[in-house]
Amino acid sequence: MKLKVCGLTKIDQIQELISLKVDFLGFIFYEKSPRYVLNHLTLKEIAEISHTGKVGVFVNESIKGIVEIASEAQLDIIQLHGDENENYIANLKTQLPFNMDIIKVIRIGNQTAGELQKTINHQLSTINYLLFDTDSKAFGGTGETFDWEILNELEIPIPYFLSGGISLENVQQLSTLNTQPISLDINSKFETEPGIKDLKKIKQLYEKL
Ligand SMILES: O=C(O)c1ccccc1NCC(=O)[C@H](O)[C@H](O)COP(=O)(O)O
Repeated sequence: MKLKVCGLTKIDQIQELISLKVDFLGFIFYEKSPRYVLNHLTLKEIAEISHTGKVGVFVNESIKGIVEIASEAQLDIIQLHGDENENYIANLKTQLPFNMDIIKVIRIGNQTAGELQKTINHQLSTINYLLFDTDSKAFGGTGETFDWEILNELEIPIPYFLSGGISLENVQQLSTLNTQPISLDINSKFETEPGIKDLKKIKQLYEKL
């Protein structure tokens, strides 16, 4: 199982996570987030991080904005965490380097399994990965989980990230999922404060995976 650590803001922590062989490093480019990376690091500093899994997280951002940031920060993957539809994503892809992967987030609230399946099916042709997170007004990073059982009612034909309040306590319940995620996406349950990761806890998670 791979691991994505999201909401990074500190270079020394990023370097330590790289030595732990974390697969994906998540940087939040959403100004309203308490983990907004550009309050802490410059695009150049992000570009200089040597890792092949640098993920930029965007929420309803303009295509021009994403393309500029992706290029200047030398991102590898774009995570769309807002309400971006398939037309938007198709258009975005025409303006990104061909090898740049896209993660589309499905925020799970009170939709039925049928509604979620429809949303997934519409997105499939334009994306590389799905990420399931808990819906909220803040879009993400709340530490709230959704009921994972709904994933067992879905057909998930591409690799997916599991997100939303993942912690040392609930990670055991992964075994209840019929289709296993390609990666976990962890964030606020592994922090001492927003943007500051608790590396001791992340090491403990590695021992459990
Ligand atoms: O983390 C944020 O502040 C955030 C804000 C707005 C959109 C996305 C955000 N985070 C993106 C992620 O991929 C998080 O890891 C995901 O939402 C899960 O966070 P958590 O529930 O705290 O584990």
